[in-house]
Amino acid sequence: MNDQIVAADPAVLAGLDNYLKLPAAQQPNWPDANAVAEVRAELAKMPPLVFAGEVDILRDRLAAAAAGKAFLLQGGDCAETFADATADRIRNRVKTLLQMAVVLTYGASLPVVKMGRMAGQFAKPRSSDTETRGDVTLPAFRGDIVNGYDFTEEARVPDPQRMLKAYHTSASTLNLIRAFTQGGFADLRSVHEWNRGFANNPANERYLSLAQEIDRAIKFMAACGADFNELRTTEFYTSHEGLLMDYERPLTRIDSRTGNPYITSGHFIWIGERTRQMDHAHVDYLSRVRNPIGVKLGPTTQVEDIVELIERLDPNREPGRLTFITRMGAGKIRDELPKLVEAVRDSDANPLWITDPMHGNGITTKNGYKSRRFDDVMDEVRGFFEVHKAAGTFPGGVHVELTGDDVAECLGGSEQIDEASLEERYESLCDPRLNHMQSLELAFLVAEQLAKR
Ligand SMILES: O=C[C@H](O)[C@H](O)COP(=O)(O)O
Ligand SMILES: C=C(OP(=O)(O)O)C(=O)O
Repeated sequence: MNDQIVAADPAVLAGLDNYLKLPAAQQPNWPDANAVAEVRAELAKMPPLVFAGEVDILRDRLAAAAAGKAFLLQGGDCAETFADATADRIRNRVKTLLQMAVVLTYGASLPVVKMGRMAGQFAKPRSSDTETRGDVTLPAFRGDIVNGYDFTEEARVPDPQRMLKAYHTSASTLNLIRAFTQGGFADLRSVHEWNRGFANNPANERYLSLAQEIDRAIKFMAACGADFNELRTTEFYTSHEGLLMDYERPLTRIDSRTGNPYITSGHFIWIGERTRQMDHAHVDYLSRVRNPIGVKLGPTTQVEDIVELIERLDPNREPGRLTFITRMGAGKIRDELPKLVEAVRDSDANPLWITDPMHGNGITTKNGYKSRRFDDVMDEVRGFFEVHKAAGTFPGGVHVELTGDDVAECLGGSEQIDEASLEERYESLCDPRLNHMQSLELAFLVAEQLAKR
């Protein structure tokens, strides 16, 4: 075994700071540059949150998904908050993702790569730099990592100390995730336990009957002498939008095994729809790190855009390196996605395609809430499967904003959430999430679509 420490090539290190010469969209206007520099220096000394070896394993898993041999389930809050990083809420989200993964694995007979929009999803891009309520206009809320949600002048001032709080909150969230997924809680023989504590509803009942089938199968196999110790733990990866350069740069580390740079704030980092300009900071920066990278693609994306993104982000056509996360909207996916999928299919690139059925389906309700219709979400998922079926390509995953809690933020679902319910159970500080039951319903739909293939 070679245990020599490999230093970074000076050109690689210099390249990491190339982004400083480029425009970077969606960054806060910090009031005090010195205070930012101090926080960056402190972050640069903190231990990595994730490790290069884990990131490499994830790349292999995503390569399997791109090749049609696995399916990616990526989900979590729109905007994580410091206040909600409690054991109960984190456990509910992990349980929801584990339940969804079981539904998918069992329904589709495919391994599921589990990934949270968790332990780092604190920064938000916004449509407008400001928010106006009545005759007061203040800077927009850009996520707990930047400023406070309260609509006061004081709260909305960007505060770099929040980046340290985001780091520590991510560390404690990750600690819990590791405990839940490595400590026996995620054991497939506990498939029933993950349901405990959630309200009884039709999706849960469907889940319970599936859990009974799994139980019977496990007991049968155990009686035949199978060893289920492998099922005690499960891999679980973290991801977030790589938006805030003052956070991501100091948490980028050189892997001592290879000398390569890795962002260590999360395993998988994506570039948002608002920051994927080819000549801007985000594409440049993420082209230089070894993590698997996602890019959100909205309905205006052209073939030339993805050809260039592939060249910039995956010049070596490395399996698992690049994931396209399409978020076209239910009304557009069947028209806008085929040309992109077909162009890539006919090239030498092999990215993973996944659907985000949330971000193209935003509406504002009559009573003033940002929401999404569950029917639109389901329809975009169906459209995604249809397009890939027609093109002969693999629909490799879903990316959803969800919570394990019993909120009312998206309209519809079998609980028939209406506009009035939003007034009682709307908790998101940014975009609406699927609640626990809607998440399970979505998982059943995806499993059916996968099984049909
Ligand atoms: O989560 C995504 C974006 O941050 C969000 O949709 C932007 O919302 P806004 O249009 O309210 O700024
Ligand atoms: C901002 C997001 O999405 P998009 O870039 O697709 O708008 C998000 O996923 O939080």
